Amino acid sequence: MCGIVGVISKTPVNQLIYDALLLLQHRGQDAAGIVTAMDTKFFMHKARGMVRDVFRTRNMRALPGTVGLGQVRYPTAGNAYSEEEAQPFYVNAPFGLVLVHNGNLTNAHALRKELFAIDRRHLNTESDSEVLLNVLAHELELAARDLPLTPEEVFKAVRGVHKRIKGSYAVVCLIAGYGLLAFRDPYGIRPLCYGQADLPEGPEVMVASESVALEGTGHRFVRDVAPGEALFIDLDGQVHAQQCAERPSLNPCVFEFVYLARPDSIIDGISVYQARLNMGETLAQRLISTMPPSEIDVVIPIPESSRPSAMQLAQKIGKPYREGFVKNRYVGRTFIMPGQSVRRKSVRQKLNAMPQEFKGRNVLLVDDSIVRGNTSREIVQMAREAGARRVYMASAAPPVRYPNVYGIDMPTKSELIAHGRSIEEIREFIGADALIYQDVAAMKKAVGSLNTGLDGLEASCFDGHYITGDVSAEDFAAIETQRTSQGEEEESGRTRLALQSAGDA
Ligand SMILES: O=P(O)(O)OC[C@H]1O[C@H](OP(=O)(O)OP(=O)(O)O)[C@H](O)[C@@H]1O
Ligand SMILES: NC(=O)CC[C@H](N)C(=O)O
Ligand SMILES: [Mg+2]
Repeated sequence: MCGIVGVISKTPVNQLIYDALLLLQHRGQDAAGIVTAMDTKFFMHKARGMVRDVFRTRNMRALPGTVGLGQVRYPTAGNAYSEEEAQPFYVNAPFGLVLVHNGNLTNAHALRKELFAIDRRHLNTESDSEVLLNVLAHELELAARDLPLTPEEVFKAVRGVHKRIKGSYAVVCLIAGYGLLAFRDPYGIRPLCYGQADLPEGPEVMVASESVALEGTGHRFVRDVAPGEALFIDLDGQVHAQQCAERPSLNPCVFEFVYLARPDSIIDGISVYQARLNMGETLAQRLISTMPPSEIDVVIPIPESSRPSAMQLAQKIGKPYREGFVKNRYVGRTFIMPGQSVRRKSVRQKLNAMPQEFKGRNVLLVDDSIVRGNTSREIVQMAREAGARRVYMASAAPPVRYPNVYGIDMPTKSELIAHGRSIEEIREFIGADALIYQDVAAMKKAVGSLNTGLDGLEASCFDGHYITGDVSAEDFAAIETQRTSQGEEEESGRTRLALQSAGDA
């Protein structure tokens, strides 16, 4: 999941975008980038790494201007090792455009050929976001007739984009000399919202993936961008909005609520924290129907994302909630790290067990989700090493059985521990004495009941139903092949880096 932000102000925006990206860091830890604009000139800095590492003072000084955007990347297409695939992406015509994208296109492979052969556009990376930018540039070229460019023409271009691209996308794009365009896919899979601050110099408008980025930078949350809707914010900070999709419907990605988003964000009217509490509540009901709670001495969360669910579950079954694992706060999120071997090693670097919470006890470990099973397998073993008598494991999300093609990095079935395995086989794999999963309907109810205005929830990795309804076998194969070969490159890239640093030492 990437984090994106865009802002139009009357005062310099470099620090503001940096601060917003720090608030969105949990959504992407592989690369970061900012573009600012002064008149029609763009200034860009992007590189691999976390926000704090990518931007030094000298880079920040070189980002002048009162308009800009930024991104933190967690790759789901293309190559995590390529600096060029860090975002924003730039094209010089029409007008000069820079774009940031959160999501994943399912027809990028077909569009790539079409763009070259028919639209005469050249792409230089494997990123689907570069495809998206070029489709937008092409549509804008067609829509813009006489100058100056009008919001109506911008919306026409977005209508064209919706028709051509498939998949999930939340996008912010800077149009040199005109303003900031933001839009969201017609199914509302990926989140996007906007807010405002009233500065003495005039209004400041910020668009961001999560409300926490608005709040944390002093903006009043105005509303979510509707599915299919586009906002065009002109250089005076005036917001123009139009629905650009033919049949929009709101189906936010359920994995945002399970794991991706920060608990203090509100997405599409749903508090992520409350959704996690609710999932803890329904998981407790499931547990009670599976085993007597009297067999459990203590409930222990697997930090960090599972805490609200574990807390609520413990309260519901009347057992103590204890922090048995300490998290090294300097290790990033392991699920969103590219490469299996890095993920595996990181679990032990990240979490350490405190024996006094485990010794001689029957412990129930709670995680928000079990994806590849790396975390739970290591953790169960660590709980045993710390002296636990029996180790039970519960997941606040149902088994992840199907690949995700909408921007969560689990594109291949084979990497998912629950794919083609029974619960009993998974239990055996992770080495737990019992394994309890949330069920799909309960999860959907726990989240969906918090906003009755939803049309549904995008939950394909749990139920195999792909909301856009147009993902062909060829699309699955293209996404899978690309990510598999990239995975291998990532592994060898990591090895290269490890060898280099060993050599440097
Ligand atoms: O089954 P796996 O493939 O191991 O993935 C699942 C784990 O990954 C995530 O944690 P992560 O460390 O990314 O972040 P967190 O600190 O927010 O929980 C998630 O919360 C699970 O703990
Ligand atoms: N997680 C995301 O939103 C990724 C955006 C884009 N697909 C990329 O790989 O860079
Ligand atoms: Mg976790």
